[in-house]
Amino acid sequence: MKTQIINAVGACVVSDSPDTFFNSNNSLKGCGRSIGLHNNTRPIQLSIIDESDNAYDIEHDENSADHIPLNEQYSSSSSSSSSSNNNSMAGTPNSMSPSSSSSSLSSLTNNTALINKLASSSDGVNNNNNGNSNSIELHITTNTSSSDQSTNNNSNNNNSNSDENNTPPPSSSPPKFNPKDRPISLPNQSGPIKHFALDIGGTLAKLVYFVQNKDKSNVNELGGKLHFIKFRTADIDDCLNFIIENNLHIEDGGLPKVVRVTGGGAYKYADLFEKRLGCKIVKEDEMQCLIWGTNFLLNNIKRESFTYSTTPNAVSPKEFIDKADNHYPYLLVNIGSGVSIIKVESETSFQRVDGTSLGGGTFWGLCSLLTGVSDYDEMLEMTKNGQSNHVDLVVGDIYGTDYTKIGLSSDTIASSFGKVIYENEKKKLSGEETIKKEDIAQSLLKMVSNNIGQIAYLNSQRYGLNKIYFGGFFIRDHPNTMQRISFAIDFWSKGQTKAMFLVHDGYLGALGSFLAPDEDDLNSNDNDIDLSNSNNNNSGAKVKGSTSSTIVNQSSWWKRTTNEISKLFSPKTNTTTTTTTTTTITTTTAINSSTATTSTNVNSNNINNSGGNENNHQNVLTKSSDNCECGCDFCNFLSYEI
Ligand SMILES: Nc1ncnc2c1ncn2[C@@H]1O[C@H](COP(=O)(O)OP(=O)(O)OP(=O)(O)O)[C@@H](O)[C@H]1O
Ligand SMILES: CC(C)(CO)[C@@H](O)C(=O)NCCC(=O)O
Repeated sequence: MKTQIINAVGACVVSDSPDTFFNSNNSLKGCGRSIGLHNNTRPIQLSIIDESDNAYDIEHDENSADHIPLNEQYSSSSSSSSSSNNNSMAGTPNSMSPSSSSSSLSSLTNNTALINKLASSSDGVNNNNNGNSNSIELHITTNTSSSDQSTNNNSNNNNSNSDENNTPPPSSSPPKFNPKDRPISLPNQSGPIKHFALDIGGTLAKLVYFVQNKDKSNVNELGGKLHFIKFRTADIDDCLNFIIENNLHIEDGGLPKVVRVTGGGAYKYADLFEKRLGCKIVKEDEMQCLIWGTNFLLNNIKRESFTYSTTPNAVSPKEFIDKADNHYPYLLVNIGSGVSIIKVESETSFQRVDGTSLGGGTFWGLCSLLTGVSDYDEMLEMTKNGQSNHVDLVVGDIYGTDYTKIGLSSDTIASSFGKVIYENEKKKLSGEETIKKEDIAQSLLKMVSNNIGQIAYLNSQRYGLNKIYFGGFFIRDHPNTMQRISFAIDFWSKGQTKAMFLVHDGYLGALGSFLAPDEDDLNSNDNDIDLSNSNNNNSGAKVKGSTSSTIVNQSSWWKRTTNEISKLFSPKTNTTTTTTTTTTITTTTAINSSTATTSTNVNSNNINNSGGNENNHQNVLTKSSDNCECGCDFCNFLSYEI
């Protein structure tokens, strides 16, 4: 059976209806899932209308936010990336001030750079920040024939959204596109990937979905991008409206679409999502998804991880790290509302070793209480313009000098907020204004970042790890935050360890949920396997399936992510090459308080198929630092700015 799909950007794809993971040209079909790929599909055509009401298809615009997804609204906020205030991040010690930086990043894939030509801008969460004069409305035209429509409407009584009586009102707060939410290009993806996934946390709900590139002569070369967008969890209806307005939820072939959701909201909002979307919600373990997402990025995306300078005003504070053949073991410190610290030993072995409730939510909450400002971006702006030593008691305040004997310089923070009492009293006496909110914001950011850095470092020592990655939306590519955490790790490790960050820091869990393996793979047995260490009180990941099948199936998932998915980024060559690799995976599982170690051999056939425009540009591919000027779409993938 053939399926004709006019996908979200108007490209027409004809595909067989296989349940296989990859197309013959190695493109990703459904991340291992058959959903969305067989039977009939409701075709959709998206257009956007400009102010003069001229409808046009979404274009790939190299000169602007080229990969603005289905919906867009340009941010009017000024860039938050540059910061030149020497005092703004002064702290432990005070000489640590923020580095000015361009926060524009780029991601290169295995052999291919992503299209990333975005100017930096403030971190816009999609939370009612409306009112931009240059916003563009989204207009969706469904090209659905009446028979298609009725099929879909009749197919699922729960699908409230294909029913006109239940059509949700247009979102009052069109999502604000944030250039930092960088799409991931899948240039070799020929078919549509029709599922989407969510990570609904205590503060933010993160969504990952795929949009196929528009119209190419050869359907096998269409390519597409994974897009990322976030909403406040408190405004979860905005997220639902976005999904509905963009028809992401439309079921396939009469079956309710399966949506993988991770994070606490997978439980809290499961009923709401099922009711409004008419989809089947599959809950994915939060820790497991974080690791799937992180491993995927580290395995497949060049220029994904980087270190950040601890030096004030460094000209280019980011230093990208070459994709390593083996990045295990490492520690992942995910700073969301709260903080989870996970030791990752291999593709399939991880353990949540620690956590702290003093996380991003703490900074946000306390800062709001103490300054009266509740907008997160505004808070971060304030951190740049304050002087924390107006409120923090530093060693010099106590000693009048350094305390070199124990390695403390005079500007080391001795006590966060320890000066407030004195300062307030002094100010009251002299009639000066009370403590500035900018000082408070900066001190809070340092306090939370230092504390997390310290706990992270201690855990790295506890497990003998020298690689520490920081993720979560607390990081969100904010110069002050990254500089502070980098400084903390440098400080505690005495320069021995460097903090590492990820371009897709806030989307690790959502990406992992998007990539989650087949339900069939994992549901062969309903027993859960606790991947945590039995002697650890913190919750570890529970993975569905029996011991052996989970290991085998996780192995196959691993094989796909490391070998198969990477082909999505690889240039095609004229010749078909076949290489066989044998890899040993060691999985440590703790079941009923006992720990078992299992080794599985995986033979993977790594087949590169031929064909593709890329052939003409091999010279560029071999030297990723060079840019081909030819201007073709493929070579534009190689262009990036930092
Ligand atoms: N625009 C924003 N609005 C609110 N918080 C933001 C924003 N940008 C960054 N943050 C920070 O990100 C944190 C939330 O991060 P993240 O989305 O990773 O966590 P979460 O999944 O909501 O939380 P948890 O995993 O603990 O349930 C906030 O507490 C805040 O510190
Ligand atoms: C509860 C979660 C896992 C929810 O994401 C997160 O907020 C967290 O890790 N909090 C810290 C909890 C602790 O103290 O270990």
